[in-house]
Amino acid sequence: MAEDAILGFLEKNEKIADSGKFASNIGIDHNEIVNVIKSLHGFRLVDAEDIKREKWVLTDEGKSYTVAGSPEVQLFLAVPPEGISREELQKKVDPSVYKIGCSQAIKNKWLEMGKAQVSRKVQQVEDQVKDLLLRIQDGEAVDQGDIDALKKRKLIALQTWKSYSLTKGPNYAPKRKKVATDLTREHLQRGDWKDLEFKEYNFSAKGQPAEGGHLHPLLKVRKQLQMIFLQMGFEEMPTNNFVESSFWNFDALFQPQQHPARDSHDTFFLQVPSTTKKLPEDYVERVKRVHESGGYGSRGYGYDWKREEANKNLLRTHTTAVSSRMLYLLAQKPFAPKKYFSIDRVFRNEAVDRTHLAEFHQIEGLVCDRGLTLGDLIGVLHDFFSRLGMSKLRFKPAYNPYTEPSMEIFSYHEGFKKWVEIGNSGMFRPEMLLPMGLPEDVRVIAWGLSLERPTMILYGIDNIRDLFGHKVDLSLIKRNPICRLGVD
Ligand SMILES: N[C@@H](Cc1ccccc1)C(=O)O
Repeated sequence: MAEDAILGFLEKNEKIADSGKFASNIGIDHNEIVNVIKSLHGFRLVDAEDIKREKWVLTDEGKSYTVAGSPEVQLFLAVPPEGISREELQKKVDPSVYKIGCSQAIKNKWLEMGKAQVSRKVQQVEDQVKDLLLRIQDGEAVDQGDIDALKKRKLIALQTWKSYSLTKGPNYAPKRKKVATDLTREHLQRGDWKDLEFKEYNFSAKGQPAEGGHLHPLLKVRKQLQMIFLQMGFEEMPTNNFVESSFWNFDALFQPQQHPARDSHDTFFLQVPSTTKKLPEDYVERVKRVHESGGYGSRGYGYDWKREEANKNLLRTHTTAVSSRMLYLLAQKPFAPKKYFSIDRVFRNEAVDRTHLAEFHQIEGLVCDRGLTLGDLIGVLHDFFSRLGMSKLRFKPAYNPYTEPSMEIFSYHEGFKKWVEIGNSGMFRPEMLLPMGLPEDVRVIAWGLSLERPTMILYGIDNIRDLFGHKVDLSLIKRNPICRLGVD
């Protein structure tokens, strides 16, 4: 529409002198005309020259005086011929009219402002300011002196904008030929490709910026935790098997076979392959014994331990399964103290809600040395969590089949103004460590927490499904381009 108007006008006329005037003549917004001009100019259908235009326009204050009159005239008219007290006058007009009106009316010698009384010095006045403003509004020329005075009173302001003068360009045509950008199957089928004009390639156009990789918040926090563990002298345990036997996940941890966590409602068992092929037989025998009748100072659970139950494959329910394997391996060599950690995925057959998923990540740390105490555990936890920015900790006695004593870990959340549970911890039981073959005075302190919990706190996310799974908004991830790893 705007394009037809411009090309059509140039067909009959040599020139469009000013695109601004042209736009208002044909009733189209000038910005729209400018866009069309840029496109026509790009294809050399028109030649365009910049014109800088300036115009005095009324400020809001100026506009208000075109209706109500200038404050000096308003004030003058509020003074009756017999005069009025200052107090009365002040009541009759707006404070701003009074203030500005007084100073202008005195300057104009219209009013006599006595100590108490205000009186007229002239019979009548003309509202020149209002007349000037109206003339400027209509685009009429006014004296430079008047312009300066109104500008000083901030009643008018200079508006500048760009417009164009247009003439025919080298490729001018009264109508733009539509150029095709792509050769399509339809063009070939219809055969109209023969008459089509194709848009030229623009080899200097910038391409779409390439999307690089991005880090998921969980990966970032995981990296941060890895660094913390490494700085504290911990070694990372290999965690690559999601499938684990019940033996390493439960039995080795002195978790009885009737324990509710071993129910299929809580654990995903594998159908194929449903059982593990190999377990260390001597050790299995010692685990069986400690479950059934105890030993090492324990009475055991006193039930019939079944090998078939231990053989069942499952998706590991906690990374403590990784720890049990590592401690067993450690016990097969002459003893050396160790600090281990792992951060990886675990699975639980749970109803999914805003704080639970069927799969999540666990962070696990353990220290294994002779003569460790609960005090060592509390000390290590303070060190570890303060590096994560959580320095106010509280512990609550808890129960795990594999630790005694056990403690839940709470941290004071400054934002939520309350204590939130952040992890679980304890000292592994002798019933777990001694059948492995670890020396009797070796103690293992350990703790575990989810990776999702601190990540949600750090990123202010309150629904776990916004962090993990198919409903995650990709913009959350695109905030972390991979090249900035280590920077933030
Ligand atoms: N395995 C525990 C965490 C834990 C690890 C180590 C010691 C004590 C507790 C859990 O899944 O919650």
